[in-house]
Amino acid sequence: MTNPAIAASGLRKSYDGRTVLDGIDLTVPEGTVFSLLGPNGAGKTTAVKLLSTLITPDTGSGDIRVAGHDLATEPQAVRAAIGVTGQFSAVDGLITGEENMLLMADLHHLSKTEGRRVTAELLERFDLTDAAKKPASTYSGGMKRRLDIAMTLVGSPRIIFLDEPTTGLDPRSRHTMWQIIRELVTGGVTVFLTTQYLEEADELADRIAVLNNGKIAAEGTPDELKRLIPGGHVRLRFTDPTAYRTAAEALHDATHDDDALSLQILSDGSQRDLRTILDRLDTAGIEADELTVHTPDLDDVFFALTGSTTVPAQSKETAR
Ligand SMILES: Nc1ncnc2c1ncn2[C@@H]1O[C@H](COP(=O)(O)OP(=O)(O)OP(=O)(O)O)[C@@H](O)[C@H]1O
Repeated sequence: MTNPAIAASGLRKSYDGRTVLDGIDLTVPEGTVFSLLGPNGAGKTTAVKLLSTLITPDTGSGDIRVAGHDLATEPQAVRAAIGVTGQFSAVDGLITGEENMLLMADLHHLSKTEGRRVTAELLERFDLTDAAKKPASTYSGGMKRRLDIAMTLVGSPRIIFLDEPTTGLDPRSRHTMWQIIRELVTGGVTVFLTTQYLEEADELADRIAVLNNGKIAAEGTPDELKRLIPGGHVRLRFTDPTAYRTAAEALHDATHDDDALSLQILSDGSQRDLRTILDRLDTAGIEADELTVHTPDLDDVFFALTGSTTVPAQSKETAR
């Protein structure tokens, strides 16, 4: 087995005596996406800063290796292997996108010719060629994020830390960013992604760790995490109160919501299960105005594990 891209044991950090990370273990295999999920203030950025050598862990932390290098004794080697795109953009708005890129090429000691080649290639790849000669301050939020990642890639990092890369982006820009992240991984890069969007972790991550109260509350593949909580349900909605009452009598095992005229029935969402529910409605001679199937998703896992109500992700109810 190859060495993991990131292997940290007992990662600890406190600020002013307040523990933010209470000895967490992280292992990220090469060429995968690992997502650290957590509510506001859980310590996601702190973890990124520690692993990218921007701050130092507390004494008592265990071994931390990034790209095979010991963080404590070889920080320069770690820095040479990683790229970090933080919540606060490294883009300088006063100069053009191209100039921002060339500046990065200089910082990485690329020759003039090589710097121009890499800049042109990355601007093209991130769909920024047309805007290359415009000041970055005129770019949209999505363009700035793309430029930020393009700048990170100038040094050809093997591991990239993306700290909430899509916060504040519109759905189209978010999907573009997801595509970029997938392409990076296809190219062999390891991505350490923090996000508050469960849907994002579900889409992209091979493994997810949920951070809560300084500890990893759960870790696994998206499917493993979803299996941690009980199954879903079917919701039937009615507009006619008489139809609702008849349905409630026919489906006596359902949970009733008299105000919303809706019934909720435990279900695994399978075709067979749905057919049984529909047959029971048919027998009673009623038709629901709306039927939705709710399968457990990472929102449910997150709420169950963290008790948080601050996550802005959408509930995944699929109308059928
Ligand atoms: N330099 C600092 N000094 C003191 N406290 C800090 C410092 N940096 C972070 N903290 C505190 O540590 C906690 C974790 O912060 P961190 O930014 O790592 O959380 P986060 O999970 O990234 O949150 P968010 O989703 O809001 O970005 C917060 O309570 C924060 O106020």
